[in-house]
Amino acid sequence: VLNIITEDFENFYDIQDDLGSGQFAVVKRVRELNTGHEFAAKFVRKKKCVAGRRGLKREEILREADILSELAPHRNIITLHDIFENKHEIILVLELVGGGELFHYIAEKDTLSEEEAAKFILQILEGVHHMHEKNIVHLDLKPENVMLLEKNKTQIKIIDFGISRKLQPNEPTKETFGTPEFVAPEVIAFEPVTLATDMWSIGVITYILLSGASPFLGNTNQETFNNITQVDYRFDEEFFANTSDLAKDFIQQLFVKNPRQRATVVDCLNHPWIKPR
Ligand SMILES: Cc1ccc2c(c1)c1c3c(c(C)cc1n2CCCN)C(=O)NC3=O
Repeated sequence: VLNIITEDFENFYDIQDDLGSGQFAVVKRVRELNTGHEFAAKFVRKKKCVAGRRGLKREEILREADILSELAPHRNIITLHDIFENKHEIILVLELVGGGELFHYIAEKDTLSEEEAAKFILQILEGVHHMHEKNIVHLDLKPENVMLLEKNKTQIKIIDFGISRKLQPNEPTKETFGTPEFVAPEVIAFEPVTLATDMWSIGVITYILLSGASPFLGNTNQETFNNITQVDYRFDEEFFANTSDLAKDFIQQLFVKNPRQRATVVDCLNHPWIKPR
């Protein structure tokens, strides 16, 4: 689908500071030599051999690139600029966002007003709507993967499509796993993931934006998984005393165990708490 450049990455880009790292990838700020533009480069290790535990299979890494290319352009989804490949790694050159994680923005403000939270959730819903229209599911939606485009600006971009999938009708996708705090019950039960799996995560993000607390988080992953499987959460008066019933209803429609009964992204875009007023 895309053309992969096999010449040396450093002939085209200057590598600058680290932006973050994950299990098999490290993200660095880079500057394109002949334009001076800055990007975020995601360096992903390739598995040495089939049996190797470190790194990812080549086609798994390129799946993320294919999905990003299919989704571009959308104002709330990060764009892919270039792909490089060498013996040990594949490098995805991605749009750089300067505003930092929504996660940090909340941390600084502790909680947001319902209007502000609804504006962020509306943008996440618009990006997710674009994905779901193409049968693409993100599977790792969480505040760390929602970035502000610029500091003190409220436009957001969804990043990190590393475990996203294009759902094929007759090919139930099971093996992926997101971040325990944000995964839906079907992921824990290793049942097929669907577009509804992202909707559960949007419920968790909304709950956190409004309260600063995480609805299912336990002291251990096992406790968290039990809370999720039993849909055991509540609107603690300590955090939700001043939260509108509409906001709680929006969240309640997403914390539904049966994925088929869970609100879809279109239901959410039409929910009175969100519908642009
Ligand atoms: C300014 C800044 C700081 C940290 C960044 C990024 C940008 C960033 C970016 C991306 C990814 C996958 C991770 C990123 N990280 C790592 C942490 C993301 N949760 C990305 O795709 N574009 C970014 O700007």
